[in-house]
Amino acid sequence: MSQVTGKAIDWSLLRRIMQYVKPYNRTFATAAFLTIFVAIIALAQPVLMEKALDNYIMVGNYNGLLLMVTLMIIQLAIQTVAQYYQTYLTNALGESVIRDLRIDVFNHIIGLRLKYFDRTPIGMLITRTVSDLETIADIFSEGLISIAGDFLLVVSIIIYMMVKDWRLALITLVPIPFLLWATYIFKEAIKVSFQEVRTQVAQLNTFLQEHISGISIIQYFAREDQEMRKFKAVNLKYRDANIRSNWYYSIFFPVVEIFVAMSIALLVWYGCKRILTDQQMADISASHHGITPGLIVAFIALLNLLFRPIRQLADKFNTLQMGMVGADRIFKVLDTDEVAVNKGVLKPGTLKGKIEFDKVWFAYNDENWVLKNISFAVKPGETLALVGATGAGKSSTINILNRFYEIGKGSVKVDGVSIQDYELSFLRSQIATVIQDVFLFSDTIANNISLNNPAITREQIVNASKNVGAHEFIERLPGGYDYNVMERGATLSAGQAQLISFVRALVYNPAILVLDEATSSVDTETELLIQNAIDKLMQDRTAIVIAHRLSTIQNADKIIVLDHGEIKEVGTHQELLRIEDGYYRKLYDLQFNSAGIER
Ligand SMILES: Nc1ncnc2c1ncn2[C@@H]1O[C@H](COP(=O)(O)OP(=O)(O)OP(=O)(O)O)[C@@H](O)[C@H]1O
Repeated sequence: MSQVTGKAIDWSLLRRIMQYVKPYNRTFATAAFLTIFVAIIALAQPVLMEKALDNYIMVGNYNGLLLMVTLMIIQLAIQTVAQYYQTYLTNALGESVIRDLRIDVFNHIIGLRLKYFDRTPIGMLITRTVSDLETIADIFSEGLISIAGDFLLVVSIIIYMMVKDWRLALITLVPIPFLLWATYIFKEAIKVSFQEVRTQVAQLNTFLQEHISGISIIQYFAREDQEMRKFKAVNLKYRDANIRSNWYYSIFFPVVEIFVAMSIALLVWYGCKRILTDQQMADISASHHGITPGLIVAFIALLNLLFRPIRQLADKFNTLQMGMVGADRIFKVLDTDEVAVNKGVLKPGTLKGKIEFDKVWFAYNDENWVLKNISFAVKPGETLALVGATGAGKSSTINILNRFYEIGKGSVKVDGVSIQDYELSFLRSQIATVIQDVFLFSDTIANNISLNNPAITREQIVNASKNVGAHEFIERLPGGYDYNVMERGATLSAGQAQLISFVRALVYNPAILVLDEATSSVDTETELLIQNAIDKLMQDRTAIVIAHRLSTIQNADKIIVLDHGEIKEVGTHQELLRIEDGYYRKLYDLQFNSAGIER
């Protein structure tokens, strides 16, 4: 839980949030002014009531009464308009602040290193950028300004009452400390129950997200009933948490009503008693001014004005506190400094594609070396195939070339220059990476290929597709290149999605191609298409391929056999096959010979 728990206002956090208010300083100032204005103008109503009763009704002055009623209507109209603008502006302010913050958060997240995402659940980041941010908007719409306005109103009412008649005011306000105490207890109780509700919402969200994403597993294994039972349990907990929190409300509001009634009872009792005694005194001294019926009516109206904000105080403090917790969480994401270091400045026009790994050591965590002392060189235009058992370090090798992860020791050079000396986006623009798990955005085929790069024309897209052999099937889709693929390419076959990812790589015309060949089997026709596409992709450029296809391996200029992060063998297909008892030979026999393929 956050450090701000227990404190409604964390000033350093608030200062940071206020930085985001700066562009909207005028809106903030206007909203603050209107809040003060509304608090003060609200007081006019009881004052006018008192005057109407004492000065006009009691003496039967109809015209005077009419004037008072007119004034009350004008006051109400002004108050309504001011209140409208105040609510509108505070909401607009909150929404503008969170829009800017959300941009900052997203901008920060997309720049973070992959390492951060390895241990941060996606759901958590979505919660941060959506619901946690909403709580910050509430700081403005329901929290800060509104609490300040309420506070001002309460203080003004109390001062006004004291000035009018301090003894009557004191007696009437006797229940207030008790009410504040009850409010405090309520606030604490509701805080705990709110947190419980939020925990349960998160559980419900996670459950739904996971089960809808993994629906095929549930249906393949016919687990619907069991999962339904689990869902019912999660759903029940959520309901119970909500009921508990509502229960506190159903207790608190009647309690407030009792205090209001007590205040009014005290007011009427003491006020009327005073009116009676004052009348006797007035008989003695004609100049005596005491309590009037108008004052009692005004006090009743004032009490109503006074209790309304106190009744909402607990809620507002909680909103404020939730906002602070949300802000704290969001700033933690913003403070994550796991961004790729981009100190390189070199941006030569294009690269030739010479790759050198020199005594490279790499670990994802601490010194758990995943790659150990790896050295190899690939000449421009050559193809290097990486083979090895699962977990041998093949993906890790390609992930350090485009600096998704940083190496621990040694050096990686492209065209004789350390990859750290290149400007990062330039380096990545020169290396096209095609991974097995093809991701397609829910956008058109064309945009999925160009990735919305305006420099890539439709003609280039079509040419690349023709080159790769994807054009025919794209043309057959409804709308062709403007066909909108569903999230994760659910409406395209695995082979088709692969082909799209090849077109994507080709259209960027990289100097180096990094390819993780898909292991999933496709039909013979698609297999042929893919094979052709890979040949096209590798033409005239350096390629590092995590190879699963026999043809890729056979045609590679060099094959590196990795085992537990170490290079075991290097050579061409034929050279490696000649090593009796060699790793490659064994791997080859296991993978290909069992399928009856000739050497
Ligand atoms: N993001 C990560 N964080 C921590 N460890 C990782 C990460 N990715 C891989 N590893 C570990 O690094 C080692 C090498 O993994 P790598 O993915 O490079 O192997 P691979 O040869 O590509 O395997 P496969 O053929 O199964 O894809 C494995 O032990 C793996 O558990």
